[in-house]
Amino acid sequence: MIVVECEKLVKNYGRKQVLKDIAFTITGEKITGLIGRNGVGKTTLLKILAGFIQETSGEVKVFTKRPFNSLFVSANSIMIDDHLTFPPSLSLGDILVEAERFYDNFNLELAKRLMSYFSLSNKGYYDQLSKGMRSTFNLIFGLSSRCALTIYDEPTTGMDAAVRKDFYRALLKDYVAYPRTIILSSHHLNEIEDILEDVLLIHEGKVLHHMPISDMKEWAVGLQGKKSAVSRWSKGQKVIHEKEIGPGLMYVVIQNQWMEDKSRELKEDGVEIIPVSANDLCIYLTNGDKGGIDGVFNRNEFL
Ligand SMILES: Nc1ncnc2c1ncn2[C@@H]1O[C@H](COP(=O)(O)OP(=O)(O)OP(=O)(O)O)[C@@H](O)[C@H]1O
Repeated sequence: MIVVECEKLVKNYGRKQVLKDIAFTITGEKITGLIGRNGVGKTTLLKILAGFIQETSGEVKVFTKRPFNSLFVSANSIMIDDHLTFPPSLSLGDILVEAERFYDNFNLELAKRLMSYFSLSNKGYYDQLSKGMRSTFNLIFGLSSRCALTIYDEPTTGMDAAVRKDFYRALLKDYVAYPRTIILSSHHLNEIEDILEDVLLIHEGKVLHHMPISDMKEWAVGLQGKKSAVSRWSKGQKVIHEKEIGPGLMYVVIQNQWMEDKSRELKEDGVEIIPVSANDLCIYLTNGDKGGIDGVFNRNEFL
C-alpha cells in the first residue's frame, strides 16, 4: 500500500525555491529517516505531508489524497515538532483525554503509563514545562495517538541523553507492537540508525538518496594509507570525501563497488579499507567542499 507519494513536488516561499523537484514513495509500514542539512527543507516537506501548508506545484498524496485541507489525512496522521501548541486552559491530562476523542487509535492507558514513567503530572500545564519536558510530552502525545502516519520533526530537542534513548526505545517497541508509517527527521542519524528501515536524504531541493539503511551503511568505503597509493587506488573513482590525515597520508571515501575483491592487493599496498557510517556518508554527500571544514583552512591565503 502506498502511504506517501510525491512527484515533481515544488515549494517556493516568495521567490525562494526550497523544494525543487522532490520525488519519492513510501509504501507500507516502516520507519523512514528524513535526513538533510540545515535549511534544506525537511520541515517544509513534512508540513506539506501533514497538510499544514500547500505545495507550490507537483503532486503530493498521503493515503492517496492531497493532504492540504484533508480531514481524512488530519485524522490519520500526526506531526510532532517543537512548535506544537495546546489550549492553555487544559491540563496535560485533559489534553490527552481530548486527543483520545479525536484520534481513533489513541491509547490513553499507554499515555498514562508514559506520563508516570517520565514523571509528568496530569495536573501540569504545557506552558509551564521546560523545553525537554515539552518534547517528552509531545513524544507521549505522538506515540499514544498511534496514527497510521506519524511524523516526528526533530522530536528530541532539549531532551537529555537518557530521555532521548528512552524515546527511541519506546518508539521502536510501540512500532513493533503496532506497525505504522513513521517519518522521523533528525540531524543525528547515528542516534536513530538502529531503528530506521529507510533513509531519505534530501539535498539542494531534491531527493539525493532513498534507500534501506543497511544499503547506505555499505554504499561507500574509506581508503587510508600513503597518499601515492591511495591516489592510485581511487583514480577514476567517484571521490566523495578526501582528507590529509598526516604527512604523506591520505583518507578518501569512494563508492563501494569493488573494494572487497581487492582487499589483499590493497593490504599489500599499505592501504586500509575503512567502513563509512551512514551518518558520515550523509555528511560527505551533502558537503559542498569534498574536504569538509578542513578545506576552508587549507586554502593558500591562510598559509
Ligand atoms: N514561512 C517561511 N517563509 C519563508 N521562508 C521560509 C519559511 N519557512 C521556512 N523557510 C525557509 O525555507 C528553507 C527551508 O526551511 P526548513 O525549515 O524547511 O528547513 P529544515 O531542513 O527543516 O532546516 P533545519 O534542519 O535547520 O531545521 C530555509 O531557508 C528557511 O529559511
